[in-house]
Amino acid sequence: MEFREYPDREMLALSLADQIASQLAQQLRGGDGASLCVPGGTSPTPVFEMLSGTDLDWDRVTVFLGDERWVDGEYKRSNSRLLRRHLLRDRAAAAKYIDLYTGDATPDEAAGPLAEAIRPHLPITVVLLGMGNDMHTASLFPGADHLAEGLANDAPLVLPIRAEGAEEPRITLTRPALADAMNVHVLIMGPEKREALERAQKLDATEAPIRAFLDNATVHWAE
Ligand SMILES: O=C1O[C@H](COP(=O)(O)O)[C@@H](O)[C@H](O)[C@H]1O
Repeated sequence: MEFREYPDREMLALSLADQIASQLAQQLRGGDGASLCVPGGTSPTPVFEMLSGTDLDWDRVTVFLGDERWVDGEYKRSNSRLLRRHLLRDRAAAAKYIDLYTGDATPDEAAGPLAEAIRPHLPITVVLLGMGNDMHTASLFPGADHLAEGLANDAPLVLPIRAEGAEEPRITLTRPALADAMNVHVLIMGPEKREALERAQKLDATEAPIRAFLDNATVHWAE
């Protein structure tokens, strides 16, 4: 794991957006398309806003979330709503977007078709992960019903998942697809999350799911 500390949140957002854009551009120079997998929640908004204005062949980039809450795309807790408002606009409006919320009654019905939609975009060029204070990442929560399956080497690409701390049913990409990305970044801010990350490093992934992603990751932190 590489840990990068920034003087403030704005510097973090500027620098991380620049690193992500460079990694996508490098992949695009190779001739193929690129894929970008991002978190929801509250932390990534400034990075999304910086990225959305970046000069990139966005029409050759496929964007999808690492996880989604099973709620309508207009609902305030929808991760997709956050993405449409802060990332998929300006220049990045040209990106192809795979929406994890299909409108099916439950995420269970959607997991198979979503896996088929995402599979052609593996390995993911850039994965950006967030982390909750409870050390969950994507929707891999401690104590979640399908956590062991989601962390396994032979995990299905996409899993429906439910957990006490999650409020609503979720859908999530699983460890192999996320951790085996070409570039893995973890974005955390504030002292509580830094402490949670330090705690996670001493635990195993069933107690601290973020642990499963750290070996290959660059962690970006600002107060
Ligand atoms: O529920 C979620 O939480 C995590 C962390 O969110 P934050 O608000 O603490 O930044 C997020 O990474 C994940 O995508 C989201 O669904």
